[in-house]
Amino acid sequence: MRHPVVMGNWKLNGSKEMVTNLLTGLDAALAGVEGVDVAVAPPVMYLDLAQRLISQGNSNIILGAQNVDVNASGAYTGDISPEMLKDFGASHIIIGHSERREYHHESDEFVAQKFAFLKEHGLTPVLCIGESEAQNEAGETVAVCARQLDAVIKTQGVEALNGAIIAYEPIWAIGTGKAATAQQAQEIHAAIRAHIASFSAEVAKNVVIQYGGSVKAGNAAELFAMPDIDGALVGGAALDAEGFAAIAKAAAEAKK
Ligand SMILES: O=C[C@H](O)COP(=O)(O)O
Repeated sequence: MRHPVVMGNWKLNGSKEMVTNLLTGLDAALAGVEGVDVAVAPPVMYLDLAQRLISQGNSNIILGAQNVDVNASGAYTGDISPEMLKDFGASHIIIGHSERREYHHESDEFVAQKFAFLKEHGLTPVLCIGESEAQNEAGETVAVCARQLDAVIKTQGVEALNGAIIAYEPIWAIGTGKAATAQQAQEIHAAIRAHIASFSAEVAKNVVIQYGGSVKAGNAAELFAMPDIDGALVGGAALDAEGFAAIAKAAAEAKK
């Protein structure tokens, strides 16, 4: 049985005050919640503060980050290494988010390189994949997801996905309030799992596939009721402690 993972991607939002309030509120809202891994990815500037706040709380919130670079150390101005993330207790690292693919021109190959680098350093990649609206309308959704996954599978072997998390995020659903329906998302999640199963049934059975794109407290239960939706990568709704905790609780409830 796959263990659900609900992760909050805070994107470029935060201040010391906001991080403190959000993590304190989340710790309280998650009291007694079991059966779901809850992770947050604050901006890297706030990892130190977040690590300290999480260690003072009771909720076992997992710390993550929104990106990693591909060098270990040296003359790479502005880069962040896996060991730096580990130094602050961050374990679940988002890579390949469509915003980085678009605004920072990150290719499938570059994202795969990040994937390998995270694995090499014992970190958990949260690999985002997903199609644009135009690709969706052209019926290319599954092919796009397969191509993005194959950049990892064909260079590192399908077993590289063991212990990693895949986040299916249709770009047209991100921040738009227009989430995929539970049925639409289930269909694509099943196709993604089938694609992985064409390499290894065992890996496909165990890999966590999150849905991301306008997940809210109001649509979470419906999404998590689907057999191939193992959690969520949440943007906007993760900035509210109560709302995000409600999403985590819905996952725990649905996957009992
Ligand atoms: O990483 C999270 C996603 O981009 C979803 O963002 P959203 O929940 O604001 O639509």
